[in-house]
Amino acid sequence: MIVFPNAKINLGLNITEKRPDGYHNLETVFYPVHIEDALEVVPLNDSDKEFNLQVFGTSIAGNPEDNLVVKAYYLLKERFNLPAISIFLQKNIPSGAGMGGGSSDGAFMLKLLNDKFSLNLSDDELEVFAAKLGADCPFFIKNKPTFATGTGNVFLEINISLKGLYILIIKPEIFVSTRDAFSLIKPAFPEKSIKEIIQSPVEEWKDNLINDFEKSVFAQYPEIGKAKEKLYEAGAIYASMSGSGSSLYGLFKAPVENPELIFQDYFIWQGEL
Ligand SMILES: C[C@](O)(CO)[C@H](O)COP(=O)(O)OP(=O)(O)OC[C@H]1O[C@@H](n2ccc(N)nc2=O)[C@H](O)[C@@H]1O
Ligand SMILES: Nc1ncnc2c1ncn2[C@@H]1O[C@H](COP(=O)(O)OP(=O)(O)OP(=O)(O)O)[C@@H](O)[C@H]1O
Repeated sequence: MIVFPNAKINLGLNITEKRPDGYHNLETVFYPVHIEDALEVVPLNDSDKEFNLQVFGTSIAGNPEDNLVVKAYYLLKERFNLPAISIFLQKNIPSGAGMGGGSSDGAFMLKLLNDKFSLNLSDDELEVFAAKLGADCPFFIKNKPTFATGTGNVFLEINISLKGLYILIIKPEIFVSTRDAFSLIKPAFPEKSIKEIIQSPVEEWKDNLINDFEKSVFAQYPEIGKAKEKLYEAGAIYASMSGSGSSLYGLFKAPVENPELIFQDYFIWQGEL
């Protein structure tokens, strides 16, 4: 069985409170974008191992046991009698980019195992398992545009569509640690909730729909702030960093010509929403 975990961008991101458990409460809109990994699971026979993992494409730091697809397998194995499996993962989503690549893989693995072995877990039950994998994972279970609060695991479906717009996603060769990015933020509730701002036309989002990480991340890595300005110079209606970075995206009425000439040596992906 094969599935295609997609990435996400954040439309606005306000860090509202520091929690006793060290995590932060936030408000954001998660929006799926179809840069996709590929994930396949087949039975592992003739082996004394419980799992085998083969990763293709972008390499992932850490041991196989640290990979979120393996953590998802063991999470379900604690409750269900799962057979040994062979996992094939093709990585196309840039890692450590603020695009939820690893988080998506983990969530899609939960859904794949649920279907493949008929575990009959509901989406709500899968979201509880996903929250144990990481803050960005629960969103990928239903995988629809949604307003999120809490640590990113409390959802309110919203009616928003960016259909017809083009998105240009760029990522410089800069790794931003999510943990460090959070530690530099002074949490505060926004004057106006993203939930309201997002209902206004995209043309009104610039300077209103804010990602709270940008101030400290741009101060630490000025190149990322400059890349955002270049997105506007290229004609973006709205541009922002996604998550804790370092990826950025711009929304356009038409595809950008030759973005590789503007953003040399960057990861670049462009598509219609
Ligand atoms: C910034 C976002 O990408 C917005 O979508 C997410 O909140 C980050 O989600 P994520 O990368 O899945 O984060 P995790 O891997 O769960 O956590 C990494 C680290 O980020 C910090 N963290 C994460 C999420 C959150 N709501 N509060 C936090 O303080 C914690 O120090 C945590 O140890
Ligand atoms: N399947 C995987 N794909 C990518 N990274 C993985 C995976 N499994 C574990 N990781 C680890 O998780 C870290 C963060 O992964 P992920 O891609 O979710 O973060 P991100 O791109 O910063 O997105 P966000 O910050 O929005 O969650 C990576 O640096 C990597 O070490």
